[in-house]
Amino acid sequence: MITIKNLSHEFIIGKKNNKQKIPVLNDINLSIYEGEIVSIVGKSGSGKSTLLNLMSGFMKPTSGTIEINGMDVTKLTEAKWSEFRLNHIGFIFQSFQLIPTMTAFANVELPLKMVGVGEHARKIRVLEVLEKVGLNGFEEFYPSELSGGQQQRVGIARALITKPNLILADEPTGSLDSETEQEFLQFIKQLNEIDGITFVIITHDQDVARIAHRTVQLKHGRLEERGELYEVSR
Ligand SMILES: Nc1ncnc2c1ncn2[C@@H]1O[C@H](COP(=O)(O)OP(=O)(O)OP(=O)(O)O)[C@@H](O)[C@H]1O
Repeated sequence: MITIKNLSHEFIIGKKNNKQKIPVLNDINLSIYEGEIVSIVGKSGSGKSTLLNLMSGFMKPTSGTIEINGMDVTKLTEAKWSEFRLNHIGFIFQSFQLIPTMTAFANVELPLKMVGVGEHARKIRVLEVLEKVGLNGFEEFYPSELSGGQQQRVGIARALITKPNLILADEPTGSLDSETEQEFLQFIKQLNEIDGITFVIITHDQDVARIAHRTVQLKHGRLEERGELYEVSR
C-alpha cells in the first residue's frame, strides 16, 4: 500500500549567503501493507511530522520515493496531489482542524463538494457517516458547541467521507481525555477490522502504540522497527 524507498529530507533555513541545512530524515525505507495499523514513535523533533507531511504530499522530499497505492506521489504536481489525496487518503489531526464557522454537517460535507458530488448524494453520505461516528442529532452544531471527543468524531467523519483506504493521523489522541481516547482507539480498531482501512498514526502515547500491529521508531533521522505483532493477512 505504501512503499517508502531511500527517503531523505533536509530543511534549508537562513538567508541567501547564510544558508544552513537541517537534515531530518536519513535514508528511510518502510513498507506499510494493506490492513495494517502502524504507529510511528520517536522523541520530539525526531522527524515524525516531517515523515507524515511527506507521505501526505504537503511537501516534497530532498530525495527518495513514496509509492501509495502504486503511484509515486513524489512525482505528482500540486494539483494532481490534491486530487489523489481527496480520493485515497483521510487525515486526522490532534487539533481536529475543523472550520469553526461551519456546522458539523458542513465540515464533513466539504471534501465531497471538492470532488464534485451532487447535493442529494452528499446529504445521504454525510448523514450516514455522522451516524457511523455516533453524531446523529449533532449535524447543525458548530465545533465550539461540541466536546473535544465529539469534535474528534467530526474529524473522523470528515476523514471517512470520501471512503479512503488509508488514514494518516498526527497525534490524534493528544487533545482527548483518557476515556474519550479509549473510545477513539476502539473506533479505529473497528474501522481497521471491519472496513479494512489502513492507519499510519504518529503518537507519543503507549495506548495508541498498543493497538498498532507494528510500531516503528524514528531515531536520529533513521527508522528502527520495534516488536512486531503480525496478525494482518497480506
Ligand atoms: N519548516 C521547517 N523548517 C526548518 N526546520 C524544520 C521545519 N519543520 C521541522 N523542522 C525541524 O525538523 C525537525 C523535525 O521536526 P518534526 O516536526 O518532524 O518532529 P516531530 O518528531 O514531529 O516532533 P514533535 O513530536 O515535537 O511534534 C526539528 O528539528 C524541526 O526543528
